[in-house]
Amino acid sequence: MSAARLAAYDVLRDVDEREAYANLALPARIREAGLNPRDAAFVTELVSGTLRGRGRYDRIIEIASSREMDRIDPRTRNVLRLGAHQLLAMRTADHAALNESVELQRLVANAAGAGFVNGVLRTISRSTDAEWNDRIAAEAPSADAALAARTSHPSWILRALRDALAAEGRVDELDDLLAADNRAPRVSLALLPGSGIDVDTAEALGGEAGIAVAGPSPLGLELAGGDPGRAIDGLDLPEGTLRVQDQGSQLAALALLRASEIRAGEQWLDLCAGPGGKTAVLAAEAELMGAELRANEVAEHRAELVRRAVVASSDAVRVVSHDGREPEAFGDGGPANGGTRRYDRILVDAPCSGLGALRRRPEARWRKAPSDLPELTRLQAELLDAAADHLAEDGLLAYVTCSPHLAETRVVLDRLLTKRSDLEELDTKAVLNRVAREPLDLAGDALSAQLWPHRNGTDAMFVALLRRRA
Ligand SMILES: C[S@@+](CC[C@H](N)C(=O)[O-])C[C@H]1O[C@@H](n2cnc3c(N)ncnc32)[C@H](O)[C@@H]1O
Repeated sequence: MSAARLAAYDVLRDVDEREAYANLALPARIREAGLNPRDAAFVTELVSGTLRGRGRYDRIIEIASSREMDRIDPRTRNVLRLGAHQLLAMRTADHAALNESVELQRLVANAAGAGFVNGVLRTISRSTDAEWNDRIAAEAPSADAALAARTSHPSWILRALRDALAAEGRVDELDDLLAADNRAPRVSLALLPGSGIDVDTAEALGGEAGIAVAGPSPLGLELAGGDPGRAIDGLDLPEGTLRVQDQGSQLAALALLRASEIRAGEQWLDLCAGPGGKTAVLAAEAELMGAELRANEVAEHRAELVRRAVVASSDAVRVVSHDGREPEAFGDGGPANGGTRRYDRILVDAPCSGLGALRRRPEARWRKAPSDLPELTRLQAELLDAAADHLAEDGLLAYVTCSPHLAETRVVLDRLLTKRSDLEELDTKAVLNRVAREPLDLAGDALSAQLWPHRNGTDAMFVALLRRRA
């Protein structure tokens, strides 16, 4: 029984039973098991691929075993999912995948189920990956159910993604998007102004570690593989100035900064800052331009992450922890102490369903539910309203979500604009095209911009810029 497969099983169990995040649980378990880099890479692919493909593998296991998934012991389910991923998507030899899965079943579940595991995986191994797609389609009650199972997306997420693409007149891109959600993205890095070097120099210095200039953000680099922490440390730059960050996030923060010329002394606010990725971009620019940044995050432990994220420019930033709908988040003194404080730029990177980052968080799609949305959209609207109340005349507000779900993007925004005549929407697409290295493929008639993994190589980040009328 290989230590690598046991480690993979342990992570899947923790994701199921302890609500663990695979991205955090994986490195910890790899360290604990003392795996060498080759085995670590194997476990990472095994866990991430199995989690992303879970919906599809479950359907295949049901067909192969003629048993509903919820009638299979939860431990055996994960043994079978790992086995199916090895047989259908990895280069593991069939006999190794079968033998190891049977051993795993004996070790983590029970010997009585070993024959069942062997039989189901043997049946799976007799058809190719493409043949399983045909069988899924043949047995699905509808075309949508077939697509959802084949691409391993919950049906409600599939519909939400289709609606968002349709709103841009790009529904024909759905297959590409679903495929992009199932591919592990390259690691993206942001090089902040305080680093003292430019991206080309970073590439020259970090080329051997796999660092290269790539992607749409002018701060952006990509890492070919390996341990990002080691690659970053290898450049020996001021702490926190070279950071792992999706380039959609970089572009969103830069959009707020580049939508108008920055004047020294401007007051900025990041209302939902944790864990501080965009705050770090804003803080670096604040330091450079003589602006002051207040970063607010409701969860104290996440506010601590923000403090760590801005070490390189901590003089320009004050980190606080309040509910972003309360006056304290804005530093209001109340009527007796100066009244409402106004900001020249406010970022509302709102809590959201995260449907735009499915490729990065392998288990996320199985944790979300449509019932999460009403509470989230209410919170998004309330945060936006509070932020708009604190915007200076001519001040700019960026509304950002890491979700393309229309209920969280255009619907929230349109309601705000209907309610508040003091706000006007700016042409975010034009701003982003000025910011990006090359003009971006941004579709649809809306002034807001929706980025996509399959099209722009970023998370599916939504960005809208608003200005408070003078
Ligand atoms: C999408 S994340 C922000 C990501 C961050 N801007 C970055 O780039 O790293 C949203 C954050 O909002 C925080 N949040 C949730 N409810 C909040 C509230 N009522 N007020 C302020 N922050 C809140 C969450 O804890 C979470 O850290």
